[in-house]
Amino acid sequence: MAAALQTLGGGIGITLHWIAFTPTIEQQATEEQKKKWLKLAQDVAIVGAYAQTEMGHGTFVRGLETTATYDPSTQEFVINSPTLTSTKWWPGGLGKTANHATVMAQLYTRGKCYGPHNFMVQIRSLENHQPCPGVTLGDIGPKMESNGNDNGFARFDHVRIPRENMLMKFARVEADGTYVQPPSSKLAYSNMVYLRGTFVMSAAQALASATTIAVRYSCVRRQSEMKPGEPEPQILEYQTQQYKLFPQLAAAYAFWFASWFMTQQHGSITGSMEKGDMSGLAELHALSAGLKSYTTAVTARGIDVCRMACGGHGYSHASGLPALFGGAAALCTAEGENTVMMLQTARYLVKCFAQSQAGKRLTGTVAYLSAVQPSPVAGNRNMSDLGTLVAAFQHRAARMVRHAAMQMQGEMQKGKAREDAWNSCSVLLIKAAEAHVHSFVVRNFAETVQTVEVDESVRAVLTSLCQLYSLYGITEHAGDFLKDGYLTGRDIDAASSHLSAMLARVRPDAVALVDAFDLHDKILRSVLGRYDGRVYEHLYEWAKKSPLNKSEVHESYYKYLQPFLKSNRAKL
Ligand SMILES: CCCCCCCCCCCCCCCCCCCCCC(=O)SCCNC(=O)CCNC(=O)[C@H](O)C(C)(C)COP(=O)(O)OP(=O)(O)OC[C@H]1O[C@@H](n2cnc3c(N)ncnc32)[C@H](O)[C@@H]1OP(=O)(O)O
Ligand SMILES: Cc1cc2nc3c(=O)[nH]c(=O)nc-3n(C[C@H](O)[C@H](O)[C@H](O)COP(=O)(O)OP(=O)(O)OC[C@H]3O[C@@H](n4cnc5c(N)ncnc54)[C@H](O)[C@@H]3O)c2cc1C
Repeated sequence: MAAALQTLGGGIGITLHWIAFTPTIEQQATEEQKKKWLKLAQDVAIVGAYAQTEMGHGTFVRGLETTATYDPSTQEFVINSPTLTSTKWWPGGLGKTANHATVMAQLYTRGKCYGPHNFMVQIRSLENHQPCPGVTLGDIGPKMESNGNDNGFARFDHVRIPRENMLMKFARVEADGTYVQPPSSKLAYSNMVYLRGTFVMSAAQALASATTIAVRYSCVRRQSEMKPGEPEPQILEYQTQQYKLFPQLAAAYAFWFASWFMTQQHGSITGSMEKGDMSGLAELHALSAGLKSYTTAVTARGIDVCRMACGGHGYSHASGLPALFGGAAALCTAEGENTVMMLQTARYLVKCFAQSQAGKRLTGTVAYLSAVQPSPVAGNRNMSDLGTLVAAFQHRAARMVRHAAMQMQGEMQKGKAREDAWNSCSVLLIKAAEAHVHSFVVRNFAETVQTVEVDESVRAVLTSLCQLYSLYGITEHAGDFLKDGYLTGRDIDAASSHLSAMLARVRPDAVALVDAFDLHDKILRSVLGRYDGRVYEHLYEWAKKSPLNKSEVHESYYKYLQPFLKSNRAKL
């Protein structure tokens, strides 16, 4: 993702060509179609956009309005934007950069609608980059961040494409207009599952970047007096600064390891799907949706904590933190808005809970749901033991999933329709799904630090980081663990004191832990996070390059300030 983030220059960005358009061809095109388009895309002989979202619909894909109507007389699809709200809106690169797009449209053949499918549409001339006939294109205007990428709009006025431009790996339309069903209607969504999985690594990299900047700067910055008369300490010596930064640093490692698991899961499940075994699709969707939602939300919040921990210089674009925050904030909305994605995970959990109630043994990331005992066995737990911490998170998640599911069953027993019962429990469902993903991240972190092939001294540091991440989660959500007595007040106090000890233990390795991300200054783009630590001289150099400093007296003085001052002085 980071490499793909390289843009060709202001206003031109080909991020989505790499992370969405090209993978869609890889995952949704037939071998024949790959021969035609995949190499062109990989060699950037064409540039593409992934055009799914419309002005009126982003989340509800089944509600998309763009149509692709099959005309058997010419064996073509007619792509059309029937309403204003059907205008494709947001796709990266669509407005000014791409000359092709995979367009998600409602497929009509023989008068029947078969739902959203992907179609390859050329949108600009390969000769002069002018829009193709019937295609209207433009940029949607400035955004919160990532203005190096154009996010565009597109309208189609009965644009004709050959039948072969429907991406037909899963579903097909024959020459006579016959529709051939795919093994699962959700296979058209497979690119979104893949992209959500990559967002977990993007979140990890973003949080790694922010913590690298903030930890390094916190070693350069000296401020205030810890003891009267003593020299000003590095701000990283303040426990509050460690409490702000080290849980974010631990989360960066946790998400990095979670993205390894996600990538491995995606590979093995899509491998089985290639052989026709669709059994893993539901779990893959639920895991990618939940992890994407959880990691991007924690990352966006965490980057802002890092920004605030750097004081005024953190608020300057010199720090690189506002841009990182803007990018990470986009990840919370793009590729499936976080609330909606977490609800998809909740839907899967409720289904699995019902299956375990009916006696089915659960496997995969939900196996713990059937293993956890409802009645807690309270007692003095060893809150520094990773196994104890993992079990606590799994108990919390199982309790919350059970509570949300039972609440929903109760609503339905009172006569509510399933959909109404779902909606009236959706806040509980979201919290239960978040607890589930949190428990997965903790378990995966613990298993990784115990099994990863590293020097024992490195394992010790990673174990401390995993303890810190888990203890922080328990103390931040103490009520969830206390609710049924699974943890006691004494356990929470023990967790807090262990957390303080972990902050002190991680401190000596903090710089090494961020250096280990190996983020080059050119990638970090931060004066505060420079590897050489020479912040102040480079901050001054950076400021001098501000456009406002091009002239000693800015033109605005002569235009506005001078006449204003003059008129005020004349009244004295
Ligand atoms: C190195 C250092 C570097 C440092 C820096 C590092 C980086 C720093 C950060 C820098 C970043 C800067 C860049 C900015 C961002 C650029 C990228 C932007 C890219 C964004 C691209 C996009 O944004 S592209 C559009 C995405 N737009 C969606 O994402 C729509 C969501 N909306 C849906 O996805 C469906 O609308 C939704 C809701 C499922 C309902 O779908 P629906 O109504 O059809 O389905 P239902 O809910 O009815 O569910 C019926 C059954 O289908 C099952 N099911 C549903 N989906 C399934 C699926 N996918 N696979 C399998 N099963 C699925 C479900 O589980 C049910 O199963 P069951 O019945 O068994 O329970
Ligand atoms: C930087 C950026 C890049 C993007 N790039 C692309 C791209 O390349 N290609 C592309 O096709 N799209 C792209 N998008 C669009 C993106 O996929 C959509 O913005 C996203 O899917 C959310 O849809 P929406 O904006 O219509 O919000 P909506 O779906 O309207 O959601 C708005 C609010 O309503 C709530 N809501 C909606 N449905 C439900 C529900 N069922 N239950 C509870 N709450 C609900 C949501 O939680 C959300 O808070 C991009 C967006 C951004 C910000």
